Amino acid sequence: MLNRSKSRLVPLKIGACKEGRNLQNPAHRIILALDVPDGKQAERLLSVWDDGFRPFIKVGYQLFFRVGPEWVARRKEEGYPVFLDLKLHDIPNTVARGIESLCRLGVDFVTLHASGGRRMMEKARETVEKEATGSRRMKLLAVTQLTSTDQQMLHEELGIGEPLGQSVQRLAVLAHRSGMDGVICSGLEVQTVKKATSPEFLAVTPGIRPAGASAHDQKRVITPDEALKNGADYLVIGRPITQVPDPKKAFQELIESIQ
Ligand SMILES: O=C(O)c1cc(=O)[nH]c(=O)n1[C@@H]1O[C@H](COP(=O)(O)O)[C@@H](O)[C@H]1O
Repeated sequence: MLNRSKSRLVPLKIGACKEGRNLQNPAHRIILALDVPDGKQAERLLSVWDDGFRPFIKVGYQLFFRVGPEWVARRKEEGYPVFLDLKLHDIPNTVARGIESLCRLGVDFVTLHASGGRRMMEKARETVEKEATGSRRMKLLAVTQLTSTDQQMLHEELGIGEPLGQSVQRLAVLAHRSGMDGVICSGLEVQTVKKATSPEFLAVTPGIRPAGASAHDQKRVITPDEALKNGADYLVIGRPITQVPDPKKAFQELIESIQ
């Protein structure tokens, strides 16, 4: 846990949990979205943890398209758990071949859209099984409905008539049956998702905002504390940490809010 006397994060010994992290430590439940323009800025951001702590990092389009796979592989070598957020969505064979290439990077989590359908997800799962080395296997997370989507957008723009919560639940069940390790959903939907699938089915939740913080383009937001109370396994947090003058302090305050 936190060593408050020194007021800094002390890395815990890695526990034996499935994701290779000790989830009793709240710092290990936060996934830091590295939504920054280039590798230098990402490395500068990571360098604020000069005490050996390695946050779980998420690399998305912006950074990945700039730095490429080698940068990601290097972070893995340095000991960072990595979530590669490429939100794959294509025909089953194309996604499976993409997954095959990604398996070589050794990242921990990869995203794909549940709306790509059952066969696409099954082929992705078959591929990670085939490419797994030893007991390590990349985990697949299916995006249900983006946290920037609200009820009105779901109906009017996406043409989906069902209530948003029901749509998230239906896609989570499909993802579970198709062999996914978990879903991306908002912290508001975790209880429904776990009830409809399994308590072990991972719920990874973006749209996290400390009380009073700007929601930006997020629609389904929740505080870190509430998301964890609802059973979220991981909290994905970007701007509330990366876009403030002191990211380390913001991270620390976040941890304290969920102790
Ligand atoms: O797959 C994701 O990570 C994701 C899914 C989703 O539904 N909503 C969502 O915000 N995300 C990602 O989570 C991060 C949230 O960032 P902030 O809104 O800055 O905290 C971004 O990197 C998004 O790409």
